[in-house]
Amino acid sequence: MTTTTTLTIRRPDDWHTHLRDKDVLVGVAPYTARQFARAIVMPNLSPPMTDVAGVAAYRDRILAALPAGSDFNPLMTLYLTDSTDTAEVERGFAEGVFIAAKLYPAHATTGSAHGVTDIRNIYPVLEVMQRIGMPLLIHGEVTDSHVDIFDREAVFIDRTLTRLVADMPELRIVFEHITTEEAAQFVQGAGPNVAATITPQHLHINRNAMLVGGIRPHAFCLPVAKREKHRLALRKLATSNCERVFLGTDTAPHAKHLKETACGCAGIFNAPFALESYVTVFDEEGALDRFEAFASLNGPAFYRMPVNESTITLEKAPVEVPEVLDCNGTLIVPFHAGETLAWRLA
Ligand SMILES: NC(=O)N[C@@H](CC(=O)O)C(=O)O
Ligand SMILES: [Zn+2]
Ligand SMILES: [Zn+2]
Repeated sequence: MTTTTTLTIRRPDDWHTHLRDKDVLVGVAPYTARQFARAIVMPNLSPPMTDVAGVAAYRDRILAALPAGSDFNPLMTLYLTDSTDTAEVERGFAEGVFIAAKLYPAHATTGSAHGVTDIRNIYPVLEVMQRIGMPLLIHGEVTDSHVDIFDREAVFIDRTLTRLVADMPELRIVFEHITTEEAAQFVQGAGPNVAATITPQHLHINRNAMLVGGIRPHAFCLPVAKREKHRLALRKLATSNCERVFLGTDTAPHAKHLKETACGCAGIFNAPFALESYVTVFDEEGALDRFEAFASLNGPAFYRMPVNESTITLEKAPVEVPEVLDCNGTLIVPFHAGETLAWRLA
């Protein structure tokens, strides 16, 4: 008789998700809702979600896009710009419409054209957020054209983040989708108000995945995957039991034809097999006992929310990832396309 290795944990949440809008939203939201109880939904739509009414209406569109009977809870965020109004931030947070605000340095990534041009422009907003305990979520890369794209996260730590944390020690910050050893060290050494999310792709791939044997647009996301030593540092941090580090997939769907082109979009669609992908890493690292904290406990603790009561079970059995998925009419290539993962959602 053979026995299957299984892992039962509290139902996880995804603390960094792009659900998009309209037809694509209907195509991709069920993948996230199938795996996660809640997700922090990013506001980088076109146009971006910059006010209370817009965010509330977007939340309704997400709920309408879910399969019948789904109890998935989208946690909404506000997109910060140079002209964000402090009163709007305070009102939306007090009303529970959004639970965090997102800082995109202008032109750092997909959908960031309306982002912040200089962090000092939003210091009044950040002071309000610090006072009311509202988390600031950061895409942490500088956009200076003189800085090499592989250094943009590390330079952001030196030029912006270190100063911000010193200026606003009580501000609750999530350093999103970290990709470097420098970021891992920064988070590990930070106080209780600084947390980080880590994506599955940055635990699985280094920059060779993008460039060896031909250019591979489906391995391209921002911040871009770095060299191997950074991937190893992230795997160490994710499995280290640091309670300020948690799951955030950064699932970022783009149509296949918009990635397979001369100027392809940044973003990896990892929602369909996200838990399978993460748990494989924890298994490889001999850290299955630490997976529940990363996936289901640390995020709620940082966001000051209850943990989920229900559970999910993962089992060590192969699952094949399709080459492409038809997401309500849009073809999208998932992370791990064509591979067989060693774990599946039971
Ligand atoms: N991660 C990405 O490469 N892309 C994200 C934006 C982001 O999270 O930076 C997207 O919205 O497509
Ligand atoms: Zn980002
Ligand atoms: Zn993102």
